Amino acid sequence: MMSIRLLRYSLPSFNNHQIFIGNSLFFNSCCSIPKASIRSLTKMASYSTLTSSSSSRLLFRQLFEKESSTYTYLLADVDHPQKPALLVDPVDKTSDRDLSLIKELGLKLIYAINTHVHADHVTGTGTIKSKDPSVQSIISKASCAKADLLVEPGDKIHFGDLFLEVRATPGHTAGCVTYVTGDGPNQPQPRMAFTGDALLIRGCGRTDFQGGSSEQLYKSVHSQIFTLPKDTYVYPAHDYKGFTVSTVAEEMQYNPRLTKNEETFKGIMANLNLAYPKMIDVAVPANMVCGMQDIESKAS
Ligand SMILES: N[C@@H](CCC(=O)N[C@@H](CSS)C(=O)NCC(=O)O)C(=O)O
Repeated sequence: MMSIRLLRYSLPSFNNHQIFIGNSLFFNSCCSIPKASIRSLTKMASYSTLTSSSSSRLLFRQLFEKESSTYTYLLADVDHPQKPALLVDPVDKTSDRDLSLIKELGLKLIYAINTHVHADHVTGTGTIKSKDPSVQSIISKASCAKADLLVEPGDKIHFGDLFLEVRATPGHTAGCVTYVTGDGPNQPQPRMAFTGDALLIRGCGRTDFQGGSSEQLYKSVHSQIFTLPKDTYVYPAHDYKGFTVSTVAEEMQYNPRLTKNEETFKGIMANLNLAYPKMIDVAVPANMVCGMQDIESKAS
């Protein structure tokens, strides 16, 4: 049986594999926002969206970086006294915005998580860590990148009493993972899958560089994402058409690439003819060290 490592968090001391904080009840986001923050939150609303889950203690925000059309996701356990939070796929250019929002909401950021080594923008994990060194960066071990914590399939990333499960979804890059909210009595329902570039809304990540493979991507999506409950929300790392969220059922029915058989899918992917991302030569080396390129170069 696969062993499951637990990444838990506790204050004040960190221990990567021994971390835990308390119990909790259900979440009412409005009650947790200090009055002084209401005006700033109204301003934030112009570039973030909120999806509330009625049966959840989860605070959730979807944030957008418009130059690379990247979504960053903020999740926090607001029923926990310390309100531990994590960011999925932060971008360097918007890390100040994300940190301000986290401060205004009274959250304690503990993890900055990457779904993969992005080729089109620099991750915000480095800039975030330079401002708050207690935040730990996370990426998959399979990505061969450097981070504070390297996760593997089956790992659980805990923040308070909530957790994300790690699923391997290679194909866009060799090290891509999807983070899925936990399956359990106190976890958000429906579940939420942060698919990175493996599965986009009515699309999917390209497979023509960074160890990409259309064959692998097809298998990853069908075995690791389409097997989730049909009502699972799909939250991708990018959208180029104005979509914000989908579901597993919707993508299984309407995704124009992944509803096809494997051979047709491979043909589609081989003929996308997309230009290389403009920032690829800067972004990939920076993201291989989770945005810590300045520190790394000073050390060597
Ligand atoms: N024009 C953008 C890059 C657009 C692009 O290639 N997006 C990637 C994800 S980021 S590597 C992708 O997989 N797209 C799939 C698709 O079907 O569009 C830039 O120059 O940054």
